[in-house]
Amino acid sequence: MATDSPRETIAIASDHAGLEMRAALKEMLEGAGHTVLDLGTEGPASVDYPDFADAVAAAVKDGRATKGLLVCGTGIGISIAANRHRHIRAALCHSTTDARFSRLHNDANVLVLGARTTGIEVAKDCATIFFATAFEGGRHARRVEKLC
Ligand SMILES: O=C(CO)[C@H](O)[C@H](O)[C@H](O)COP(=O)(O)O
Repeated sequence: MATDSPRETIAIASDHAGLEMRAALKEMLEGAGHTVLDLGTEGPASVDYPDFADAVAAAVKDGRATKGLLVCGTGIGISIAANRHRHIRAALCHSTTDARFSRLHNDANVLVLGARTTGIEVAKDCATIFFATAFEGGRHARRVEKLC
């Protein structure tokens, strides 16, 4: 498997539903040597997931982060919100296969996970693979260019 540089600067955020999963993934990613830019939410109070998708999209756009990680209850709402930004290719992943191919074929720059639908060990494996897998390019580059 081709791999990117093992060190990324990853902007992470979640709504209230993703709070615990985000904390666990932050600890894991920092332990793996990545730099994590944590954009909230800060506590368990109910918040609106588009605000956190927008925060990660902004960090990727202005170069504070090379990639992003978003968590909400199902991952659906926050991935819809993230993908409204033209420079974002957010991939909602439920398996390590999803995570691998979202990088290989789609050059996804934001990993999205559902805290209420995906177990923490699968989520950790998805994150490990996502941030270690390089875009394959070739025929996939032409297709990704058409997304912009
Ligand atoms: O947007 C979502 C579903 O697509 C997320 O799962 C949210 O986290 C969820 O809707 C939040 O629900 P809650 O009942 O307000 O906790």
